[in-house]
Amino acid sequence: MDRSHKPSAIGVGASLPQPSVDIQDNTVKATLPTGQSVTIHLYGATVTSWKTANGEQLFLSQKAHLDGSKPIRGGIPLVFPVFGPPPSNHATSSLPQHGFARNSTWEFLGKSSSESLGKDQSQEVLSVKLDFGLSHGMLSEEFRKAWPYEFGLVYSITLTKDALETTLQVRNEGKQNFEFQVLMHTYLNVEDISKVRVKNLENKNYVDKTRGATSHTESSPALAITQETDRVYQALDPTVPIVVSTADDKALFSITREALTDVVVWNPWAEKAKGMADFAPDDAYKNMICVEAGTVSAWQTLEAGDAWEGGQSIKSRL
Ligand SMILES: O=P(O)(O)OC[C@H]1O[C@H](O)[C@H](O)[C@@H](O)[C@@H]1O
Repeated sequence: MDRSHKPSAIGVGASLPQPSVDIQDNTVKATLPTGQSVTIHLYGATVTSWKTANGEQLFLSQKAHLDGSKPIRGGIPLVFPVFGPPPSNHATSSLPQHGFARNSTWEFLGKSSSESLGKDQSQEVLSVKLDFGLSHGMLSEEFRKAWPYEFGLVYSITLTKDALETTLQVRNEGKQNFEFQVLMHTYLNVEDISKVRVKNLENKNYVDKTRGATSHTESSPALAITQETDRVYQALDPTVPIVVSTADDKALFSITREALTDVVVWNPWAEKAKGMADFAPDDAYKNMICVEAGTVSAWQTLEAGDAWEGGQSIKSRL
């Protein structure tokens, strides 16, 4: 009997190309059927690579330590529960610079993906979400002693065709209130820092860490980076994107946030870059700019039993 016209018995979505998730010893990599990928190291739940059709979007130092001996220099280290050197009169005072999230080993909690019906009624996998967890009991003894609060973090990294989203949920699972700061310390890959501009910061107040933490107001509609830059812009509307563009106004990245009202703009420039043992090559400061979404200019207080959530969405080469 001729069976050549027999309709194939395909269940709903059975032929749908799925995102692949590759779990190695210490990394999780997700790839969409359309080719975009994201790689996360369990150490720090640090995103170390984000590739789109245009190639690598994140900067990673050639001398970044990927073995868990030091926070990873590049990608998206996650800063929690304190930004910068901890103040001496605060519950975080015994923690290292930028806290413990970037130098603790997280757990991969699993993946989920979403589909949609395209215009031609064919289904398409639009996104893959990877969840990572860190809790008090997973910390080193040193960190547990230094910050004795019962907390739970769930960090979700969602990859779509043209965006990368990172969202952090903080839960207070103990009986005491605690205070925290969060920052997503994103190292963006750029071809030439001299041609980069950062927009939508005009008229915003910032603290300049290169000028003795003095307060200033941004006067430029398109900030050029021409020297060491370390500024904490404050009280921003998270729905207004921070746009990183070229000098001739071609958008490279656009970053919107949720519940993260501060943005740090950082470039170490030549001398500081040279002084960082894990930063290489020396002139790679020309190929990166950190645009870091966070809540760092004040403390968030989380009451016992409560949860807080914040995040960023980065669109690339629009
Ligand atoms: O060297 P790290 O501890 O990774 O910190 C790197 C940088 O992080 C942030 O951007 C701070 O604003 C800078 O002052 C700091 O130098």
